[in-house]
Amino acid sequence: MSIYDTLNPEQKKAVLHDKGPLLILAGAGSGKTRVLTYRIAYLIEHRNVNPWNILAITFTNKAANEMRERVDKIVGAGAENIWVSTFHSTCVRILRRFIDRLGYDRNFTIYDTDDQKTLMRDVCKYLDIDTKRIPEKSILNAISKAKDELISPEEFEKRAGHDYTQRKYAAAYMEYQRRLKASNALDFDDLIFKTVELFMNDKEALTYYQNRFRYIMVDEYQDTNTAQFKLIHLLASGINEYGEREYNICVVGDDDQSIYKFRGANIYNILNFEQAFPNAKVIKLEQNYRSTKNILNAANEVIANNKGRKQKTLWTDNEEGEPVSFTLFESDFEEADRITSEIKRVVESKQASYNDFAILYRTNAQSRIFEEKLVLKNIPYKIIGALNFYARKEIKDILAYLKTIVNGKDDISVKRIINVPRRGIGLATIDKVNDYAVLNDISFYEALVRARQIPGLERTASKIEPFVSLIEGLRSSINSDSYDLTGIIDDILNATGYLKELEEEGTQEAEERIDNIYELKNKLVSYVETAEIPTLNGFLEEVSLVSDIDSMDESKDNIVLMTLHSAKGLEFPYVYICGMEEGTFPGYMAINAENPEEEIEEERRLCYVGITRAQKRLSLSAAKFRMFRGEMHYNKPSRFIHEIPRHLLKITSPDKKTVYKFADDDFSKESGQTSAYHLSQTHYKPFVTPEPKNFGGSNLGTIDYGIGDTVKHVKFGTGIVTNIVAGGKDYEVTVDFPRFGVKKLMASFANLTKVD
Ligand SMILES: Nc1ncnc2c1ncn2[C@@H]1O[C@H](COP(=O)(O)OP(=O)(O)OP(=O)(O)O)[C@@H](O)[C@H]1O
Ligand SMILES: [Mg+2]
Repeated sequence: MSIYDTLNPEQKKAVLHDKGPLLILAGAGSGKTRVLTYRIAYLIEHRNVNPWNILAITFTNKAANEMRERVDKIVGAGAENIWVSTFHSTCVRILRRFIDRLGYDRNFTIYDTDDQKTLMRDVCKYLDIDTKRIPEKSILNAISKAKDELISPEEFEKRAGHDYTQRKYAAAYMEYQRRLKASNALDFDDLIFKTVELFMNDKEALTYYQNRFRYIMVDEYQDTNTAQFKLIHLLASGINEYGEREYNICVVGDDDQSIYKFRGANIYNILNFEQAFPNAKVIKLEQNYRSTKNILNAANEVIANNKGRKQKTLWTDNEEGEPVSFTLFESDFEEADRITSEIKRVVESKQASYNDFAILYRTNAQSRIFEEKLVLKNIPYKIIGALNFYARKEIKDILAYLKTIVNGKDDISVKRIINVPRRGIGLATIDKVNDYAVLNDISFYEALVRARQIPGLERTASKIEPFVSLIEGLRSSINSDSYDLTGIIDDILNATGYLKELEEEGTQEAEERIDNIYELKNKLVSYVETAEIPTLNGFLEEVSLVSDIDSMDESKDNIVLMTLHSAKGLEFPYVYICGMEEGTFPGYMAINAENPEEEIEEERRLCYVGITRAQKRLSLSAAKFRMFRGEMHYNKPSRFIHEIPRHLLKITSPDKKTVYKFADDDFSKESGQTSAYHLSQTHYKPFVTPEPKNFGGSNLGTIDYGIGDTVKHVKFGTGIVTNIVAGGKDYEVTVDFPRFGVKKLMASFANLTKVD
């Protein structure tokens, strides 16, 4: 029996489909991702397709790795040549090869949200835009939306007509793009936009990739935007050796799981697939393999309330399972407390392990209370999307040095570090350099190189010169063949005096900054160890493309907590969806939107995504009282709970002793207005958890060591753990290293390993 015999007839049809466009449109858990994976394996194994000719696009890097591993298991050698990656990583690779044809250097920098904001602030200043009236963020949003729709600055201006505000936006977009290009930098949306631009303008580059990617697969197709669609359409329109367009494109998606409209996802990409790709074959998968009957029925009932959808019937052969449970808690604190206790009880009774559980919520902010409870109860957990290491000042500083070394045109990075550590270069000097750069149409860094020629800088030029020679020195080191890339961070720290300044500061905060920088070095070391050809640019790229979900590690036994958005495509035996209240989920923004029907439908799809993550047991909950933006709110249970027929729901009281009786009022279904109202805090006292302090034990969070254990650190060697404290988002582990003294480290980045 071959592995393909495990597929049902429709899945098999999709896997064995020969050539030409194929759309697999199917509900959650019906094996779409599995079909894509098997199809890749099948093409290699049975159709002699060269792995090199396959491009598979997934939604996260993590999903890409999983897909590659699975194919690897099936076909053995060769799978490493399949190009499996996200849209963004795909585009970076293409642009690194060909972007010079658009007038950029190949060593371009990728700007993150923070860099974008800094740049936009400069743009607004330059254009005299009153950011109180038109906030930078709203301009950036408009630009992002335009890029998703492939609208260029020129086109944007045309469309703005005589509208004053729109003209301001257009001017900002134009200037923002001009500066990005001058900085040899691309923002995230540019990665796709510029690749499309490249392909539209450069036949040779397009043909190269059309010939290379003879088979294209796209997972989670429902969340592609217009620019992404154009990209794959271009790639899939190659002409084969017989002069035909084969359109060997296979996409899988579920219109009911489209949850990224706010990021430009265009549902028409699915609905119009058959028009866009002539002779497309459409296969529907209707059997769900993931969930119990009760869970699947609940999902079907909820999503049936959406009007604008393709009718689908999803059924399962799986057992009926337990009813879906719904619990109405008094407060968000009680909700977190009870749920975490319940999970602990199940795990301690050996019915499941922690990594069988996921807690899902609508917004990241909801994770905090859970985290407090988990820490208090010594339950190992991992929060996806909560800790932003790369947003820390010291990390951004060091990265800015690295970026400057790679790409001197990156003005934002150069300006960030020109006076860090302090070199006596003040704002007045920076302004003069900047003016000179603008006037002469050169980069800020090039202007620094010519400091002596800048009028009014005769005296400060002597302060600028050492900076320039520092960068030049570092640049020539990394270009020498014998240079060990892992030493670059130390070289920066020493040459700039950055380390010395922090050491002299002597505060605990400075200590932590030093430690964080060394964690960045750890990341660099492991990058150098694993990359095929390690380069500084490659490292920066890896850092800028990490997504939160990539850090999830199933091999670790911890509960995962994440937003419903992050959970797309994943599955867990036990799922908790909390905060199912009007105003929380659906959120108040959707309820009060200009077009609430549409927004509520998007929230409902998100609910459908959430419910269908569960395999065995689904627990829904709401809290009557929830703290929101510092105020206590009373909320009614979500309309989505109301949409699940009562016979599928087991409504329990928090203490599980009596079945909770709803007052009819608890489920009033008025839509279009929020039912939340304020209660002053004196009316209601939540039960407050004491601040977590010091913890020992060997089973804390994602770490497997406790106080008194010996651990190993890449830089500091072995030491003894003397303290572990739960911080806001991570554990702070104090370790006494015989050679380096006592260090406080962030657990999630220190990569400490227990030594037996
Ligand atoms: N023919 C099959 N036999 C047994 N198990 C299957 C079969 N097809 C799929 N599965 C299993 O069902 C689960 C769901 O499959 P998969 O993740 O591919 O679904 P999906 O349609 O991609 O879901 P989602 O819409 O959530 O992305 C997986 O555990 C998968 O291994
Ligand atoms: Mg999937």
